Amino acid sequence: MANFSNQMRLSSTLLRRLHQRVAAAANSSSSRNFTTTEGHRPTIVHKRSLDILHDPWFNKGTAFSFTERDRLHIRGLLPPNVMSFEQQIARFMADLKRLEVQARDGPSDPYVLAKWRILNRLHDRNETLYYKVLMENIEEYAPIVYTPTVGLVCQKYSGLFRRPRGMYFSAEDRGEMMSMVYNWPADQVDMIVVTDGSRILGLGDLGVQGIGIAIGKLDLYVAAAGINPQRVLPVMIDVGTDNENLLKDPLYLGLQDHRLDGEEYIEVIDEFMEAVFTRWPHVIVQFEDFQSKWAFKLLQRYRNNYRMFNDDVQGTAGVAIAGLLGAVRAQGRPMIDFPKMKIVVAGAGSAGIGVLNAARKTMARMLGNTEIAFESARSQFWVVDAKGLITEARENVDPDARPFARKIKEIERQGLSEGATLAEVVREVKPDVLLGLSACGGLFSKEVLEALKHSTSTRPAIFPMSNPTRNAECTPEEAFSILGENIIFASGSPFKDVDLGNGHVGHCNQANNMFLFPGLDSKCPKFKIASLCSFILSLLLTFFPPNNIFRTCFRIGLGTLLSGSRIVSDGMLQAAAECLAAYITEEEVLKGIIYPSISRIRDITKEVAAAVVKEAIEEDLAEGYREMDSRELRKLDEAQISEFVENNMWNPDYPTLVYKKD
Ligand SMILES: NC(=O)c1ccc[n+]([C@@H]2O[C@H](COP(=O)([O-])OP(=O)(O)OC[C@H]3O[C@@H](n4cnc5c(N)ncnc54)[C@H](O)[C@@H]3O)[C@@H](O)[C@H]2O)c1
Ligand SMILES: O=C(O)C[C@H](O)C(=O)O
Ligand SMILES: [Mg+2]
Repeated sequence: MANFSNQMRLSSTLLRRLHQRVAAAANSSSSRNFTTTEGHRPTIVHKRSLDILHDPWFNKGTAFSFTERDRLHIRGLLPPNVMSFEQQIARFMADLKRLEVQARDGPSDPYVLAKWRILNRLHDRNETLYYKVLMENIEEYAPIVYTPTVGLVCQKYSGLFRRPRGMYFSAEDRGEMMSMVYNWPADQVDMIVVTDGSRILGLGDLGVQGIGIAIGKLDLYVAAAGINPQRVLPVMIDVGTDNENLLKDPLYLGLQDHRLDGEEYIEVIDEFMEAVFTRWPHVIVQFEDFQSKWAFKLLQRYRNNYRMFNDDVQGTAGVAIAGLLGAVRAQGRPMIDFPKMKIVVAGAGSAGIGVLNAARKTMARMLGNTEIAFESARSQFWVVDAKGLITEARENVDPDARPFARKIKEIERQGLSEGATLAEVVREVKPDVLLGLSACGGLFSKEVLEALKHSTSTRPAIFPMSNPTRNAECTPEEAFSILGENIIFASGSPFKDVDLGNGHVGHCNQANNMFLFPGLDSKCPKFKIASLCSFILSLLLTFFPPNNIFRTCFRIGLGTLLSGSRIVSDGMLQAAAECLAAYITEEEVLKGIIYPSISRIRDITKEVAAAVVKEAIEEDLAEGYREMDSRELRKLDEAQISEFVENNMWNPDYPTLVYKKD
């Protein structure tokens, strides 16, 4: 049955292609007088792969046919939909016109997109200069190459696409991936960010256009964690799209079929994983923006066999917990009060459930890590999704959300019922924290924020974590104006601090997994990220304030990579924590600053990575990295380790080039 539907799907694609070819042939016949002989004579080229795509004389971009793609070793280096010349021109013109239209619509959109285009052109021309610019202006340009602008870029990617970046594996490449993966020109890849485009930020299914998010995340790996840009690979797995607009758009660059599902879908992802780990056995694969339905399943499927993690489930959880602990501290309460926090979460998708699970575990550990503690921690959460408050009375409750469904008796006592609205829940529960991962812009309405005024907390925390900006559950202006200055505010996308008009400033923290994911890469095949997160938290809670936990998570990856440690040991984590213990001051926390600024990212990374390498050597875990084998590593003193780390963090400097014949 699967094969049959597969054949049907393939044949519909083939038919479409055939139509395109017939149309193209018809077009060319009108100009036959000019092209007959020239059109059939092949042009001999002496290059293949990216060289051909980067050569303006020979490049045809998305118009390379499949046979040519195979012949020239560029299969997988372009989006899968073969475009005709006419379609290419139409796509280019539509993009040009769209820019003009936007310029009339208002100043903000064309401004950020224009900045993105300029940066992107630099990225294509000169990577060294690009990363130098990005790193030196990280606060200004992270919001352009990453959230929120990257969302807009993904939405408009078919128009913005110029020079290909990364690899595309499509449903039509089944059976070919193992060989296609060798079309990538780099022999070494340390980090892959892969998406299937099914839930890009809060923007839904953007199909093949989701490649933009993988590119943006890897830009941060390079800029923040010093990963070599020649060793990163953004990947898009195109299994179709369920976005009706894209399915109808003649200029869409991806497969115009509905998404594969079930076994067929898993087979494609399995084949991809096998292919990349065969070519690059030490690579780390970050899953990004997969719809919740698959995010959890794939995580379970691969986490014990491959070096992989899911950023939206695991990275987000770590970042949120760090922020929540910061909020406890900012309320002037002892850390041990965290398990007493009443937390309302709006959104029960991959991100919301990831946060809930991690927060519950953290509370349980603080309460003694017993089953009773785990059970009692459950009652600190109220989860509201698109259908309202989730209770045990709900039919077909999502299995991942089930542990957080409120017991009917409990909620009746609280004057609530199944499906109660967010405003009702906030009004009755009077939570300490209101956290949004709903992708529903404006969800924290005036009514909801008014209800939060009755919070039993002296300083309620509001975390509208959905991205991009327009999906934020509320703006800082709305929160500070309704609730006053005595709140903690942390959003997923960046907002400017708010002038409160009384000489005070309402601080806007950015609670985004960008602070965590570069640190989660590890060289250990059996390494489990979720347990790492909970472990870090439980370990550090005992010794250090929450902001240091947050910083620790962020910087462990580079040290792990450079030590070549097969595991991330407790000692390595503790070493990182000790190194970080001196950051964010009490004074800052009391001002409502619970996440650090990203401007000093690289300096902090250097120090912590050195501490992690040192600990790995002491524990005899370090197997070395590149030419520095374990024996050599062991000979290094502290200063030499710091130097080793510094020397191995990629820096945007021009090397001297010399020519040598092959
Ligand atoms: N800040 C970060 O670091 C970070 C990390 C990951 C995800 N996110 C953001 O979180 C959002 C959700 O991501 P996801 O993967 O969980 O998405 P998802 O689509 O899997 O889940 C969305 C959830 O929100 C619920 N929802 C929808 N409308 C609602 C409403 N009106 N009231 C209450 N709940 C509602 C849905 O029922 C669902 O449970 C996205 O905007 C994403 O960008 C942010
Ligand atoms: O990409 C981001 O900005 C954070 C997160 O991964 C998301 O999906 O929203
Ligand atoms: Mg994401």
